[in-house]
Amino acid sequence: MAQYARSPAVAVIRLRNPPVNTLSFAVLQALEDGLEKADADPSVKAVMICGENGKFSAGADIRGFSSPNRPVKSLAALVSLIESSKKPVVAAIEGIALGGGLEVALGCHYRVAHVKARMGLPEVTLGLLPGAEGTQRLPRLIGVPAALDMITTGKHIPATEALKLGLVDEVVEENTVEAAIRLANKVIGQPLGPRRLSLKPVPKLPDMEAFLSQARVRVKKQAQGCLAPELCFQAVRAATQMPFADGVRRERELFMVLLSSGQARALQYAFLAERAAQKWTTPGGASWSSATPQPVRSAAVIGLGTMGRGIVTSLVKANIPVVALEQDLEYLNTGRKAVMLLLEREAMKMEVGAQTLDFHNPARLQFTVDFDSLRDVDLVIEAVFENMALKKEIFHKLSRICKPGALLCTNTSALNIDEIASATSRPQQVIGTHFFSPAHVMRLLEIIYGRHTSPTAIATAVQLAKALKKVGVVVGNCFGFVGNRMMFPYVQQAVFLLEEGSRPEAVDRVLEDFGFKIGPFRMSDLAGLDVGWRSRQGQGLTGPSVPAGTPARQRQGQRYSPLPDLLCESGRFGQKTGKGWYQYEKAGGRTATPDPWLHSLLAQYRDTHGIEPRFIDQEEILERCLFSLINEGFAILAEGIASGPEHLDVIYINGYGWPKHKGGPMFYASTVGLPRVLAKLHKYSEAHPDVPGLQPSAFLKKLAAVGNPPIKEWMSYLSQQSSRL
Ligand SMILES: CCCCCCCCCCCCC[C@H](O)CC(=O)SCCNC(=O)CCNC(=O)[C@H](O)C(C)(C)COP(=O)(O)OP(=O)(O)OC[C@H]1O[C@@H](n2cnc3c(N)ncnc32)[C@H](O)[C@@H]1OP(=O)(O)O
Repeated sequence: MAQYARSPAVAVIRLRNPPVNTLSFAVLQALEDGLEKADADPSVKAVMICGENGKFSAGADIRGFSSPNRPVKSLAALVSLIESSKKPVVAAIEGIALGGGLEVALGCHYRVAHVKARMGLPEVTLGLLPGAEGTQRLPRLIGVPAALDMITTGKHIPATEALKLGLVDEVVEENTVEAAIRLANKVIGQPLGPRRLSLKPVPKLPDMEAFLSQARVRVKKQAQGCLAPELCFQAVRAATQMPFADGVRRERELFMVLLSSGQARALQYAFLAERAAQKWTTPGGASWSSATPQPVRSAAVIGLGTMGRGIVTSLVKANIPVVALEQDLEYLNTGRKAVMLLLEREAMKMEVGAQTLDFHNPARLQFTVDFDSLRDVDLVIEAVFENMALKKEIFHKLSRICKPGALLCTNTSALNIDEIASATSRPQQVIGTHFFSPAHVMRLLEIIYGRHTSPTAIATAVQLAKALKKVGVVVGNCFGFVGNRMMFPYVQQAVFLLEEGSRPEAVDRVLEDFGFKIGPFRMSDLAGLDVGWRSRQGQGLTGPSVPAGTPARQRQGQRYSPLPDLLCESGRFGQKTGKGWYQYEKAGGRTATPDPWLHSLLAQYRDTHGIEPRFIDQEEILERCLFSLINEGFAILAEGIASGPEHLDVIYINGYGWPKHKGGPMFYASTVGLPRVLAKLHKYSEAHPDVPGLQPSAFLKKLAAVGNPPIKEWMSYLSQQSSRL
């Protein structure tokens, strides 16, 4: 757990807890033992602490926070013990020093970092604050503005920046451990008082009060409903107002408030869910543990519309050479200009000193209208618009042109992967890659395997997601896959609520107050109402193919709302036309204002259909929208479309603006309590028997029947007794 060695006057303590040297109780104990041994040995003149396998430490074990015997208390005491050592202690920081790991380093008297190391106090992203005296030591070392920035954002900073801030004493390009031992030998005998951060005053600012009050406003604004940033702020402010020991007491009080908050549990769940979602399996038995990805050394993107442009940008940023293809020169030139603009903006955002984007080199980014240029690429991403016939035509061509091993990906949000694959002679290499707009910004990549998709193809797509710095979530093939399939009943409820008496701004407000980045109507306006309209036309739900005599508000015996179709028929496609569920300052405008035209349309519509409008309270809006979405999630799990609730939650947090501090929809359901979710769905489905989305799924009923089992046990109920579902 921590290895002790000598070099010769320097005791070397190596933290050892793979894969990232988290500070388990055993590691802390071994570290303490090592320090005592070094202290007791008169031939030891200094101590060096480093981490095994090129990583200093990722801090406290996140899984430990929810365990009843969490060993949280001793870390702060240990940091104090390091600092009070009479022999100089030097930290050798390789790889990462995060959270409690950095707090250990702050207890050391000197810090040497490798040039590629990253440091940070990311506790805020887990709903916590640095609880081992980090909020009191860091401002004393690097000043309040920089410390507040690091602690309230949780950002990781590179070693070079850490050096500029004074967080580390030395940055080395070669062997960090040797450099730290050299430094330890050099400082033997020098006074340690000035190196003990707890004894240093917090550096003064000309007007600390004014700085803090402005910073507080900024922190609150960025927090978006999260408690931790505000409490992080309070802890750092305490450092400016109190002696060290009192500040530490305040830090501890605030830490305990956060530790017991639901937000911390949700954020820690979200962290672990993202890792769990990388461990994909399919009902056919393919799995992350046995599938090997193919290397992707070059890629092609077909279609330079909004999605294609973002995908090209993502690939270039990941340093993968790209061939970008359009159907004709006019589209190609428009697409090229747009891509270049995106890349120039991305290049400007990149850190000084970081690798530059090489997009002016035709060997890295080539624009073409010639399909033959795709002959040698390892992977193709088709990103033309959602039209099955067109996609099949392209895949047929790809199947003839591309080299035998090439992976053929389709960027689609709902179309059947098997049908697209059927146009090729190699369906095992066809896979869905559902990017989210803007594709170079959004983290989510839904990866959809078809009936014939090989495990290698899945593993390659997952690997690609990693290379693009995205979260790839592997899901099965069904209409809308996971994200959009869960979104349909949510949006449907939102529209039904309008029919019954609500307004877009009222529904959006409730869901935005819940924590969504934008509510369903502002989201539809942003995405474009015509997208769903075309899809409904394709499904025969609206337009000329609807049989004469079909009731306006019914399709196949189920409730249907023609309201979105009516808006589209009036040319209201959302932001792009300046009008949708809201009005905008101009076509392409972004400021949504409630629209009296829409309000009178709703009034007329209710009159026409004999609907008596009623007041709908916030609880009903929230429950009908969220519980119908969650209900669909249970159906998806029962069908084996996703391998666990974490996968659904990761999709919602990273692709649909679900508030991370509420852990994702399935986690949220577990906190509300499944029996309660079920009871509410029963209530609403009785009131609306013609809405299948409100009828509780069999899997939800089963889980509620056994009480409210922990989310990590849900899937075991499915495999044990799925035949009875
Ligand atoms: C009871 C009353 C007591 C009263 C007294 C109160 C006093 C309070 C004292 C509290 C002390 C608090 C101490 C401290 O301030 C708190 C912390 O340190 S919180 C932890 C902070 N650290 C982090 O947030 C780091 C999180 N990790 C990462 O960012 C990344 O994992 C990484 C380290 C950058 C590595 O990234 P990758 O290379 O991409 O690899 P993965 O992310 O896939 O991770 C690999 C593997 O490691 C697992 N893991 C990573 N970090 C942790 C962690 N901190 N704890 C547990 N596990 C971790 C990760 O889950 C992966 O494993 P897998 O899930 O695949 O099995």
